[in-house]
Amino acid sequence: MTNVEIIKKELENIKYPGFAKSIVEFGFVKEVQLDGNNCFINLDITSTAPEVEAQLRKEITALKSLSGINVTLNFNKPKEQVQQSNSVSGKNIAPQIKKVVMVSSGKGGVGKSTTTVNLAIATAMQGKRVGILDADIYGPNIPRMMGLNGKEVEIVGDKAKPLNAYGVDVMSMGILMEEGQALIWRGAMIMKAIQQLLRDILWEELDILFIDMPPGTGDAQLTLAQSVPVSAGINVTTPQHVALDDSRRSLDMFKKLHIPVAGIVENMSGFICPSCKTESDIFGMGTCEELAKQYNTQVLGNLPIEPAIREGGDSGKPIVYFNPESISAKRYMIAADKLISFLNSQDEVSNAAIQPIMPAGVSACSPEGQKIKEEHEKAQKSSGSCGTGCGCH
Ligand SMILES: Nc1ncnc2c1ncn2[C@@H]1O[C@H](COP(=O)(O)OP(=O)(O)OP(=O)(O)O)[C@@H](O)[C@H]1O
Repeated sequence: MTNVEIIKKELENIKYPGFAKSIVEFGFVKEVQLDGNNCFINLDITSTAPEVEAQLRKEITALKSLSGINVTLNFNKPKEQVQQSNSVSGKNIAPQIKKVVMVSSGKGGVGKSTTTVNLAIATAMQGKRVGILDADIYGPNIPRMMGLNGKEVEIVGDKAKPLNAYGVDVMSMGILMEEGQALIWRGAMIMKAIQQLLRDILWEELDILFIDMPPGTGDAQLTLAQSVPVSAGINVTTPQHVALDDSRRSLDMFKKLHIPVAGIVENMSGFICPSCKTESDIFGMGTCEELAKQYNTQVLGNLPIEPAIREGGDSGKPIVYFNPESISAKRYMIAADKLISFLNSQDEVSNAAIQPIMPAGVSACSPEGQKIKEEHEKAQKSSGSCGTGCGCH
């Protein structure tokens, strides 16, 4: 005999497509009612993609506790906003930003945020005007790493000013919400959120805006990647072969979206002993060289496991700024130099021409997203560029 509690318990096992968390953990399950043989479940979801709803329908109706029950599922989705000013035919969403660099990883915990912070500061130290947008909405830790936890945001009119640390402008959901209050974002529309973070934040003129992406390569990442014009992608990975498989997915995502790959950062590549400073191989150093070759790109840097990197992250004192003579700081500086050269080599390519830009809340995989891409590709072909299609299926 089933009951609401049993159904809710089983719903906890259903992951939101593209994420490791369940629909219950995200707070997407709003209501479960059981009346005799009829069950009504009300869900808020953040994607307009029909395949996301279809996947959830399939998994929910297959639950053991719902077998033999008439199930009615109601999905509340973000409203699709067709042809906004930032859509393909419209203007760049943040024209004062010259280059957007997306930092991604195939899986969590490989050091994506650490890389973003140190690379951004290294780039600023080389004279560039730099910002970081922390798009890791469900685990925003850039504020802590930049020493900005608890700092107040200044509001000008109806817009917020980014904070600044170590010469880098920073905005993150972690700054806009109270510390430890991630629950506020339950059910929020993450695709729309990222666009608001670009549009409703008073970004100054920037040479480079780094976007720290949520880990993974699901529909959410795909759609985010198409929400802004991206000049370059950076993949962060650890050197173990299992991590490289996830990395390939991330590099494939860039390829599908026509995002030029600036390079791979091999993080936790070897260990530097804090006392004798010798570097020893732990996870297999240098495996990214082969991967880079396969994807016709370069390794931007091999960053060792260095206790000072973690301490710098935890204390908000990034190693590249506070310990510039360390091996890791020097490698970040070289990586920044390589990135700047890459971006300079792409100078003739305008941001908006790089890949289609999806309107808020429209999934790159949805029929509408596909249509937008087709139109974009047609336009690319007529202007002589490759236009091979994003290939998403
Ligand atoms: N090269 C390194 N040496 C030592 N510690 C490191 C190194 N790189 C990252 N770390 C530490 O590993 C932990 C995870 O790093 P980080 O938060 O940057 O990963 P992430 O990929 O952004 O994670 P998430 O998936 O949660 O966004 C942090 O405590 C960080 O300080």
